[in-house]
Amino acid sequence: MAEEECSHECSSCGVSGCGDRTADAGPSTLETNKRTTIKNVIGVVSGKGGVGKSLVTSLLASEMRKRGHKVAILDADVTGPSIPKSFGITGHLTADEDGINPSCSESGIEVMSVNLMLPQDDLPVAWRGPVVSGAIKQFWQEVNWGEIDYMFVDMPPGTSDVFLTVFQSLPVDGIVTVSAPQELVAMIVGKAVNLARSLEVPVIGLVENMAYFKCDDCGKEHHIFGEPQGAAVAEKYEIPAVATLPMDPNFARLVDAGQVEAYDVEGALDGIIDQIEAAAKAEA
Ligand SMILES: Nc1ncnc2c1ncn2[C@@H]1O[C@H](COP(=O)(O)OP(=O)(O)OP(=O)(O)O)[C@@H](O)[C@H]1O
Repeated sequence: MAEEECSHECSSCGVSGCGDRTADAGPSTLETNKRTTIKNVIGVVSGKGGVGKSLVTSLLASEMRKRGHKVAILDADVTGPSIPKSFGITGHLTADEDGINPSCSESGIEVMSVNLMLPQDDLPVAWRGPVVSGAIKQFWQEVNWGEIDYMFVDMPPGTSDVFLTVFQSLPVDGIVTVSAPQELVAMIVGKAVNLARSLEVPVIGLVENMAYFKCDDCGKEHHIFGEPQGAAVAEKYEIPAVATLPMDPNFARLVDAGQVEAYDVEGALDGIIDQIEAAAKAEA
């Protein structure tokens, strides 16, 4: 292949018969550093941006942490990183001879995000796909994660080459997919589910975010974005656990205040968390 066309990302490159393909190319997962053991990796995906994937990643991690597990978040949404802000994590990372030390949330969730490496968090990250993929691999390989029971990977929206990099480089045990009730979004989620399946990664749960708005005065639930379709989508794609989250101004308020861990989801995510724990036990 011509040098200028080559991304040097053999594991996610579809060009067959390329003479430059390295011997270790292919879907073998990368090693972590010597101080790290990560037992389970869960990707949080959505086919479309802005449906609340980062919020759901933060909530799943918080709920898992409340169950006493050691939890980490790898923010793979490199060009739109929002995880540090939702946990109120600021400041810069430190490193030692073994690797980079992740930041830690108030409840003890370890976080690695490109935003923690920028001199200012409002600086844009305008990187091409292979550079983004390289950063994610470094987050996996060069961070001193330590002993982690569950790592949640906040994926960029869509099914880009970064999606392939993560699923082919990290030992992803399953995905949770996030949708909003619009029909188009549900259709797009199907693409992410089908891609994950083609990569032999099980789809553990579906979170239908912004499914309804509960009126403070009358208590009635209003379906602002149309009738919820999470259950129907989950049945169609044979996804074992479904959760719905309301449209709630408190989410935005707590995320803006860096206090996402303080939100009480009132058990809404229990079915999915149970499913993740059960899959991990079956695997062990
Ligand atoms: N259920 C909800 N109720 C109120 N606000 C919400 C809800 N879900 C998400 N939001 C808000 O919507 C915005 C987008 O959410 P979020 O960043 O989680 O989406 P995303 O799918 O990760 O976006 P992208 O992948 O494009 O970065 C945030 O400001 C978040 O606080």
